[in-house]
Amino acid sequence: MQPAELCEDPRAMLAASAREFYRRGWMLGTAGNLSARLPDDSFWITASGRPKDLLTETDFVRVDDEGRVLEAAAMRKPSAETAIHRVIYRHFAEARWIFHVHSVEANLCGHFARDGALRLPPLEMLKGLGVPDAEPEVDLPVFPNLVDVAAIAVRMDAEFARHRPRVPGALIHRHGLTAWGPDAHAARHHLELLEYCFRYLVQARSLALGD
Ligand SMILES: CSCCC(=O)C(=O)COP(=O)(O)O
Ligand SMILES: [Zn+2]
Repeated sequence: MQPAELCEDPRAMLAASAREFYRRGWMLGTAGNLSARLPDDSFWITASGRPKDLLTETDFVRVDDEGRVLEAAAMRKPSAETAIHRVIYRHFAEARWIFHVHSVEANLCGHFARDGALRLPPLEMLKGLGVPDAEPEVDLPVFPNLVDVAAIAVRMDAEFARHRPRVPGALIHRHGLTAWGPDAHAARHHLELLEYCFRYLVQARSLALGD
């Protein structure tokens, strides 16, 4: 990946990120979507239904903060989950890059959630998510996977207005993780750290450990 600050047009970096996440098994079968916000609050987002290991410049659509298409190659539509990216950008000024992926572990961990929250394991790795506590008690918000994506976005909007999550991520049950950050590297780190927590939780459960 090239340094984010050298990257005024984020599409090459988004495509490289998608290839990496595809290789890691997190974007199989066209799953997932990635976006990056520009200074005018418009954002480039992956076009809907494209294979994430093969993205080219024409596989991105630029939309404004209301989701209206500003630039798109012929036949390309913005991700079906653009409304979720809009909610995140609206609530978190520091969010400039958003990565949404579908891993097996994320989908298993949704089953461990209680009352719309997944308790993260109290690991040193949480420092990378901005949690310096010695004995962290941190919850990741978990949302139901509704057929109507706009309805998921409405739930996220209400929850983020009620309570700001301590970590830059959210899980949709039986669907996947979305993580964000101020640049591509930070968003990737946040995604990796949360996926690490998911792997840890799945393995801890299979070993019948406490957390
Ligand atoms: C096979 S993935 C189903 C849709 C989805 O959850 C996703 O992340 C990809 O949707 P998009 O419209 O962004 O391609
Ligand atoms: Zn998805």
